[in-house]
Amino acid sequence: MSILATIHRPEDLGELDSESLVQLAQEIRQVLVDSVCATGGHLGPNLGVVELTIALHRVFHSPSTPIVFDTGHQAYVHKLLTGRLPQFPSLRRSGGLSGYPKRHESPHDLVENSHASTALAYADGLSRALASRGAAQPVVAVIGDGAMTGGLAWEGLNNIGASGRRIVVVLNDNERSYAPTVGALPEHLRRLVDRAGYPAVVARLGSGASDGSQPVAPGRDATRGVSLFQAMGLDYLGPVDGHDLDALETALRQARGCDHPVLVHVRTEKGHGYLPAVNDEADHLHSIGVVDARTGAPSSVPSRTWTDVFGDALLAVAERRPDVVAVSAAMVGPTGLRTLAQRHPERCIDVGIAEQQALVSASGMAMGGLHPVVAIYSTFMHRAFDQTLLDAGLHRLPVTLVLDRAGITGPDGPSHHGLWDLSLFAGVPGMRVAAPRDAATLVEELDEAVEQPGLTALRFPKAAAAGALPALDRVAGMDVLRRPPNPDVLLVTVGALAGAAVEAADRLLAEGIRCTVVDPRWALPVNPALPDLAAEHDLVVTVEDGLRSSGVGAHVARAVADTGVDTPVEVLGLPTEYIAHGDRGGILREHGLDPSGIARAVAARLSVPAGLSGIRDRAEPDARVRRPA
Ligand SMILES: Cc1ncc(C[n+]2csc(CCOP(=O)(O)OP(=O)(O)O)c2C)c(N)n1
Ligand SMILES: CC(=O)[C@@H](O)[C@H](O)COP(=O)(O)O
Ligand SMILES: [Mg+2]
Repeated sequence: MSILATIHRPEDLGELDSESLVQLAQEIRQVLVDSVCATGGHLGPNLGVVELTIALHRVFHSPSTPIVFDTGHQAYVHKLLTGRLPQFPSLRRSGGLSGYPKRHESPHDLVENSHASTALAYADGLSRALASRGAAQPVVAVIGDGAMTGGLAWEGLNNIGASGRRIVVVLNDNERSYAPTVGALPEHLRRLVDRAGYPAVVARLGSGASDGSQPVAPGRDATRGVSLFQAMGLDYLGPVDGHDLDALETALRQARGCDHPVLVHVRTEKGHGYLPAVNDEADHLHSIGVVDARTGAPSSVPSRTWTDVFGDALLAVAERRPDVVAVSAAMVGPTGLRTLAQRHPERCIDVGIAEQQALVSASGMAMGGLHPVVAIYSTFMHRAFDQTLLDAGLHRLPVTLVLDRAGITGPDGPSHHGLWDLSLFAGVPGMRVAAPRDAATLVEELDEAVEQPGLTALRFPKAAAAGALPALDRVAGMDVLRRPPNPDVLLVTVGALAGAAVEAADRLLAEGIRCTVVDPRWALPVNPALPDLAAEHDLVVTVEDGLRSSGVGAHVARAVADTGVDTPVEVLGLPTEYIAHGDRGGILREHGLDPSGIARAVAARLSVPAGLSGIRDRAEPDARVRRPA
């Protein structure tokens, strides 16, 4: 009989004996492997926190005691223990369970944002709110060693250490982000482990606590010296074996009894209990697609992605440009830098999950004569907007940002879609943003970027790289992809949606609507020749995998209007909304950014009655559509 099937809420854990708990952990691991291998997701991180999450929910009483998961990618076990086993097969699927905590799914879920290093600040805030109501319960924050390398985590720790409030920081130390965690912190954690004669719970009895449970150690561990955390005002408990349920519960109960901030240092293994993950040198199956559960190997041969194209293109640039270096924020592999790191380790700098550090250190590198290429997912680059604007940008430094996962990403949901980069970077004086439409233009635009004296960026999505889309001509730096005689419409396509735009134009041509299609290549700032091109058409339609309200299209409309050209501009893009997780293609289709949607939008704007394949024959040339003389 499955024990997991009897767990509908954390309280159900309380009745289980040690033997049942061990069986429960085994059942959870089996569910994780069977289900996540079928849906994709964060298998490695969740396999590593099975015992920890069981212990957390046995010792602390969520939701009255808030438990915050940093980044949230390791909250699957939490979901299984809070009544969501039946829905688990829908993980990350459109309409199904989110791959991160989701407030509407459960009162046990608090933080939906998948950006790392926020949990301690949340805990500080939550504990202030609880204290303001005279509430006695602690707040628990579970943070990984990788997330602990993010600056925001230290801002949180700085406040927690001085708070005197009951906050339990659980540091899940598996020595990895994707790859082994970098910097001085892992060194310090290793020293704490070595000197404690790990595994051992090194707590000693200390001051009493409000709820009468075991008191805890005063500010020193049982061996010698002071941990970084104690120096910051927290008690330190650990290191604790994160796969030993008894040791975990002992330490967590002691932490619960603490009447001031305490950090429990838990040692876990990412992928624990599943050999394909433990043996995966790259990232212990941190984030997988659909894989064979027996081997952990992808179930289908992955297509060549934009990331692959970028990685190869950067390698070629690095071979000829010794001043070019790559900078990563703990994502060397996922951003395509692995080969460069292998061939030129000294020219691939991993700063940890620290995007602001990445941008400012890159600015320093540029001041020192290097040309850094900073490869950070679009969504994570939000963290470093200020540094892009006022460090790299203000000093007009030769820094190139490469924004992978730009546009709709899909299964990782609203805090992973890269919708804001075009809007954000449009406002950086002197910054130029390219959006390649295929592999050839990515290579070309990267080459151009590293030749430019100032701040540049390239952006591309999480997808298979688009097939070749050769240009018919290049006009003022813009690539002409379709140019029928006497065109009615100018279709301005940004980046990877070019294929959809060209297909839409071909469908429209078959219905008698003639569209010029241009790819501006360097989408921002708007090409000054674009308004003149607009003037030769009766309608401009822009298409982008970015925000309608403030992306490239909005700036094209502004530029056209500012030059006195009266051609109307229709902007196609994404709404200014938090778009739920799902499949990238399905989300784009839902928002009319597939060929049919684009064609329908053009026809509608020309007031062509809807009909065949979404577009009907144009009964009458629309009076509004002024044909050039
Ligand atoms: C600001 C930010 N940058 C990058 C990421 C991508 N990311 C997701 S999980 C992860 C590694 C997290 O490592 P750790 O906190 O140690 O958790 P573990 O997976 O080891 O449990 C990274 C870099 C992110 N979520 N947020
Ligand atoms: C949790 C997190 O932020 C990343 O691991 C994220 O899942 C990246 O996803 P992909 O690399 O699969 O796009
Ligand atoms: Mg880790």
